[in-house]
Amino acid sequence: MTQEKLDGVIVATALPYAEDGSAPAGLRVDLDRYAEHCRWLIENGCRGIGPNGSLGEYSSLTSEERRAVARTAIEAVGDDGIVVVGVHGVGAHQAREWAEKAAEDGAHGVLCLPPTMYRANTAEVMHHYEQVASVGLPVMVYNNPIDTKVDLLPPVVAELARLDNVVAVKEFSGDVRRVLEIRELAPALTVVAGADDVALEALLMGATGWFAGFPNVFPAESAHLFSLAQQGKLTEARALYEPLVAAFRWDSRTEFVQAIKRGMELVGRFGGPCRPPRGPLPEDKLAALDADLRRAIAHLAAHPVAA
Ligand SMILES: N[C@@H](CC=O)C(=O)O
Repeated sequence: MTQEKLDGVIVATALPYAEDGSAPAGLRVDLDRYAEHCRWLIENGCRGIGPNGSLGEYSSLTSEERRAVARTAIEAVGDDGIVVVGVHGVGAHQAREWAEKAAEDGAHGVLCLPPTMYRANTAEVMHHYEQVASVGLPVMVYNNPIDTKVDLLPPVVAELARLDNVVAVKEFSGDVRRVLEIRELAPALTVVAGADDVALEALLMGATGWFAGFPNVFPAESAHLFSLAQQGKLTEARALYEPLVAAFRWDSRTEFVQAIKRGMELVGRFGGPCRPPRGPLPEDKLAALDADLRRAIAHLAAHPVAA
């Protein structure tokens, strides 16, 4: 397979469930609906699909379910885009095994968090990524200090970039000054905006990808925003982006999975419930979320992007 660049709009996909008493927590992963969602995202201008991220509730899945989700995305996308599979694991051994499965299944790349259970030091982080990169697929490092407690600062990212097969970083710290710093320290690395609420800022500072949650809700608009930013059309990009940011901020909050599924429902897609430990949002949170989502939806209805 030709090696594809891990850039453009890549959607950290949400996962649909169907009620099923025999499945864990009474919720069966609905692979047919998931395949349809992956295809809809690609048809609406997104370049790639990211199954088994935290938005995809990978930690609530059985191993069989997790592999089936990755395979479903790969099959659904076919030759029309790229699939970057989440291979997060508590340790290097698990992450490497998931990367091996992703390679067997035909993924274009893998997204990998540092060790997830404790504050690993730099040598341990290096070992973790050496193991994953040794599988041979292009690796996107995932800096998500909110989820992992390990903050991969730009000098560490640059050190990781020296490993064979480490080609990109999804930067989710929210500190956009890092985009330029990483580009300075590791010019060959693809920097990807990892959080929706600083996506435009990161793209303007040289990120060439956007890999996050809200493109599940607004794929065509996200693809259009990405294109405006890449063309340097700042006035148009800001006019599209700024009214969406209040909604986009939910992507960086604890309730991001419920928030994005709710957004999908408000635009007429299926969102549905989450597997435990995530439960329904309390009423006050839901009301605040709905207000932000409805403002974003109204803005886009008043300013539709060309198909
Ligand atoms: N943190 C999420 C994506 C958010 O933007 C994930 O990794 O799935």
